[in-house]
Amino acid sequence: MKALVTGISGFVGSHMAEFLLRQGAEVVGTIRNRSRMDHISHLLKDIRLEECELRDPFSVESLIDRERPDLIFHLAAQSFVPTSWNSPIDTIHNNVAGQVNLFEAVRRFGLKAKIQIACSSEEYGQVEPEETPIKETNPLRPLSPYAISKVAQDYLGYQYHRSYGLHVVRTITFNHTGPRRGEQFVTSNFAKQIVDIEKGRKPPVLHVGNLQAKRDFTDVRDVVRGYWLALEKGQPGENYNIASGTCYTIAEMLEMLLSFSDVRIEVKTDPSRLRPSDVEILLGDSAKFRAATGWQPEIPFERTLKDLLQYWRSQP
Ligand SMILES: C[C@H]1O[C@H](OP(=O)(O)OP(=O)(O)OC[C@H]2O[C@@H](n3cnc4c(=O)[nH]c(N)nc43)[C@H](O)[C@@H]2O)[C@@H](O)[C@@H](O)C1=O
Repeated sequence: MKALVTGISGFVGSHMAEFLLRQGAEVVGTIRNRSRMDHISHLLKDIRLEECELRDPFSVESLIDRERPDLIFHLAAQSFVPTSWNSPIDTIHNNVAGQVNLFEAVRRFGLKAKIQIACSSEEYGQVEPEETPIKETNPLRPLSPYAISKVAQDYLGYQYHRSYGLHVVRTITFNHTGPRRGEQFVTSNFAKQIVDIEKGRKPPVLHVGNLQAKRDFTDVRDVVRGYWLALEKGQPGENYNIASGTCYTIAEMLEMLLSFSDVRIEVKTDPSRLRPSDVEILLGDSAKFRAATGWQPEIPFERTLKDLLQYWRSQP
C-alpha cells in the first residue's frame, strides 16, 4: 500500500507520516525546496521525499505518473488565516490551484487512488448560536480569504467525484493542535511564549489577540487517524466533520496552559493580533463521521496542551 502525503514536512504531514508507517504503508511525501525538515528529520530513513511544486501542473503530473499511489493525503496548504488577508491571492492560488493540479493528474492517468482532502471548519464562518454544534448541512458563510480557498477545495472535491468518479473524501477538520504545531497558531503561540518566559528569554508578559473566540480542539494524532479511517471507511464524494464536540474560549485555553506552568505572567492584548473579522464560534458535530468510521477522539485536551508545552520546553 503506497501512500502519498502532500506537505509531509508540515505539522499534520509529519504526524500523518508517523501514523502511516505504523500501519505498514510505504510513505512518499512532497516537499518544496524551501521546506523545513525539522519535523520529519527523525523519519528520513523510513520515508521517501519527492520535490514537487503543487502549483505547477507539470511537476504534479510527473510525480503522479512516477509514483502512482494507492492513497493520497492532500495536506499541503497555506493554512494560517491572517496570512490570507495579507496576500489573499497567494493563499487562493496555492490551495486551489494545487488541488486542481493534483486532481487533474489523477484523472489524466486514470488512477484509482483514494484521495483525502483537508477542508476546514473555517468554511462555516459566521455561525449563529442556534446552529451549534455545526453539522455538515450548515450554510457556509466564510469570513476570510483562507476560508474561501477551503470552500473551493471542498466543492472541487465534490465536483471531481461527480464529474469524473474520483474517490475523494472531504474531511472538514475543526481546530487541531499538538506537538510541532506552527508557532503562529494560537495554542502553540501561547505555549511558546510561556516557555520563553520560563526560560528567562522574554519578560513575563504574554501577548494575545481575541480571547473571546470559541474553538473546538482535537489532538493532531486523533485527526490523522481520522484521515486514515476516512479513506478506509468513508464514502467517496461525502464530507465529514472531524471535531471533538467540546469548545473552549481562547481565554479558557490560555488559563489551562498557564495552570501547567509555575511562572507568574501578565496577559496583554496586542492590537496587531486582532483580525478584520474573526469567526466567533466553531463547535462541531461529528456524528456523521463517527457513524461512518467508528472514529472518536482519544486524547483529552489537557494532555494535548501538556504535550505541546513539553514540545516547546524540549526545543533548543
Ligand atoms: C480550522 C482552522 O483552524 C485554524 O484556524 P484559526 O481558528 O484561525 O486558528 P488560530 O490558532 O490562528 O486562532 C484561533 C483563535 O484564536 C484567536 N487568537 C487570540 N489570540 C491569538 C494570537 O495571539 N494568535 C493567534 N494565531 N490567534 C489568536 C484567533 O483570533 C482565533 O479566533 C487553522 O488551523 C486553520 O488552518 C483552520 O483550518
